[in-house]
Amino acid sequence: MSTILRRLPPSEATGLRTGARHSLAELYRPADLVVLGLGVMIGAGIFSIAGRQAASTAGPGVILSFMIAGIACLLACLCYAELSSTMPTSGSAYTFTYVIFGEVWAWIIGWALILELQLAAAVVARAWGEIAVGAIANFGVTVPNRGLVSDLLVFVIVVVLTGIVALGARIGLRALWIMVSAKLLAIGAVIVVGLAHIDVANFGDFYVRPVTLSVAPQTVLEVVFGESQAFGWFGIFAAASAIAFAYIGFDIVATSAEETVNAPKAVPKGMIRSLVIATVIYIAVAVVMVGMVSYTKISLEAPLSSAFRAVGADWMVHVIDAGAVLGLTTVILVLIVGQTRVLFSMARDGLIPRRLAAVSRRYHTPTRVTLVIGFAAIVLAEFVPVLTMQELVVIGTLFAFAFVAAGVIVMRRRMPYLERGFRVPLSPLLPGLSMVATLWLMVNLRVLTWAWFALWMAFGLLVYLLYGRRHSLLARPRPTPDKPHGRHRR
Ligand SMILES: NC(=[NH2+])NCCC[C@H](N)C(=O)O
Repeated sequence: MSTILRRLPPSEATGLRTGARHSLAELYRPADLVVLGLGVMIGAGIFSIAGRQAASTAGPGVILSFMIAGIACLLACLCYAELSSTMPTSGSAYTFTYVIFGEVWAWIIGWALILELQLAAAVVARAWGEIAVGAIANFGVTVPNRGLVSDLLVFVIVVVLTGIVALGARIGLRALWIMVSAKLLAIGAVIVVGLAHIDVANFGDFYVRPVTLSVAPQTVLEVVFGESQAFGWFGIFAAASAIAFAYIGFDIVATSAEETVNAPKAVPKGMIRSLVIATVIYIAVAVVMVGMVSYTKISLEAPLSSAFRAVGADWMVHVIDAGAVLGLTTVILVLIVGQTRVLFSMARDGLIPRRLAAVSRRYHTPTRVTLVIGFAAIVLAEFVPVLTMQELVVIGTLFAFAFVAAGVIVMRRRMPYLERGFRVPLSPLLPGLSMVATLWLMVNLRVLTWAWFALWMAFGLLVYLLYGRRHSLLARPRPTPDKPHGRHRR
């Protein structure tokens, strides 16, 4: 028992340069982190979730759902901000948990993060392929064999992005700035043109009376109550869970802490700013979405485009396509970066093969692990129906949120003396609320999602017991003082 609960000494993870383990080049400044955050947050979610949730679950009240999800994510973001200001390492929630709760919990969180990031990269790559083909078709070009073309596009985009990540953060960063600016321009156009076409009558029945659905209960909460409901206050709150997919991504900013100049101050700033900006943008898009067409007439296929068509602004379809293609490109890019950083940290600690932590001398990036991730993303996106697995991404993320919030509370008690570049106000109240909000979002996920997640976790535990527990660096005898400490650069 004591071995699996051994904790990483705080000295290995805290301080400006994360102790002796620091091995990646520092390059990000606060503005870069905002771009990184917006790059990964604003993606598939913004173009489809508002419309779908309005039509199926919340009505025009979806605007409130976006606010609720935004608040829940902001609470989680504050907790991430505090811990990453104390432990600015690329492992993010995984490393926090290692220091605070011990190895087996860290492994569990790491395993959840792997699910989140690797699967999300595949999900978004797949969605990118479909949207790219649709964008071509929207120009009136008939695409023969759409499935094959989209398969091919998915392959190309993942190969290109993996290459960019492997070659070094600097190239990626410049490309990211350009693409994020372009996507923000497209979204700006959606908001401005959309506002001009709003018909206030569409907000008319802002509160839609609850209806009981005749389908079998699916979410944990529905199963507990024995029936499924939509609309009404319950619908507004329940839609927040689906909307969480659009918000997640700010957590990935924390994985860049080790490469950030003055991370204890810069990471909290970058993370919180990007989330606040995304929240404002999302709410604006939601207002436009339900303001242009009645929620009863929203097309589930392409909600935003069809709304613009309905008001006669057909040309906006191309703007949306361009925004979506660029938008999803940056999401995949940052997801791959985040995933490399988490795996790199786990490899550095010995919980997965240490060879994966090798940093290329030439490019200063963990090249080997990057290639592994790119390959896995291609296999998943091409051969697994990942588009149906979006909720698994969300559950993996929320699971980590819960641990991070709990971690803030425990860390304040156990290690009050550690230097914190940022403190969650009103602790333990706000971290406590963050846990409650996260739990709410989680019980609105499907039982099936929970079952798959449990399976994934059981498999992960087995891997840990067979490999990580014995290969962990903490399992080795402490180095004798006269020998050089073996944890520096590799
Ligand atoms: N942390 C994550 N797993 N992010 C997935 C990114 C999803 C992104 N928010 C989108 O709307 O497309």
